[in-house]
Amino acid sequence: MIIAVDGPAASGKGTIARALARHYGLPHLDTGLLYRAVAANVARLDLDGSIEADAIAACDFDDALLDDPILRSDAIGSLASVISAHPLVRASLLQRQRRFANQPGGAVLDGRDIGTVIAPEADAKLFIRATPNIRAKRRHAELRAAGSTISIDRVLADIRARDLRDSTRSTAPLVPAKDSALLDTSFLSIEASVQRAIAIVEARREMTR
Ligand SMILES: Nc1ncnc2c1ncn2[C@@H]1O[C@H](COP(=O)(O)OP(=O)(O)O)[C@@H](O)[C@H]1O
Ligand SMILES: Nc1ccn([C@@H]2O[C@H](COP(=O)(O)OP(=O)(O)O)[C@@H](O)[C@H]2O)c(=O)n1
Repeated sequence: MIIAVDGPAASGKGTIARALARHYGLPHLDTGLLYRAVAANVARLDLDGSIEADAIAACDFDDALLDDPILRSDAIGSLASVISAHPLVRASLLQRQRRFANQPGGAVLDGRDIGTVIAPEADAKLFIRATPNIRAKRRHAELRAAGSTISIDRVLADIRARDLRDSTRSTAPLVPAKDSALLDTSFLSIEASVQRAIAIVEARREMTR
């Protein structure tokens, strides 16, 4: 079974995707980390992420980079949104994600274009939402816990800029797949949102039985 989980920054898609993977015993891929790794490489090599050729030159990275806490920073998240708008950057990461999705037994992937581009054939597609203010509060708490001194206003501004860039780019924009189920986690606890997500997947499985 392939489960696609998409949504904007700090909507809770990673939390839900990891819980679904545990529940169904499936491997999980956080595809945002791939774009964050390219962004971290752009920063390390002192390249300009807004130039496609520069971003392409940063697409080869060692897998060990995926575990580096630097990837979680707000600055790298914003730069990831810039480099991910380049079609050639997306193309260079495409096969790796498709292979992961199509492994025997299935997988759970979360990102922006899983249900639309990476795995349009997914058995269940969820699009996770929450208001920008609530997402900013969650991300701010997460960044502060990791030692950052960033203000909540800055986090909110970055989230809004990222939402706009991610949803208006021409290649693989952040839009719900037509056959996705929308799940708004704004006023749900983590536990409640995971239960809803499992119920959505079960309903989809029932439909195809
Ligand atoms: N329903 C929820 N209620 C409260 N906090 C949540 C909820 N879902 C996720 N979080 C917290 O919000 C932060 C961002 O969640 P995450 O799943 O990483 O979002 P995303 O993958 O969409 O960026 C994390 O610290 C997570 O624990
Ligand atoms: N499948 C994906 C995943 C991430 N991305 C980009 O990478 C950036 C960082 O993604 P992420 O999922 O790690 O970010 P958060 O939602 O966790 O904040 C996003 O803002 C997108 O621009 C993408 O374009 N496609």
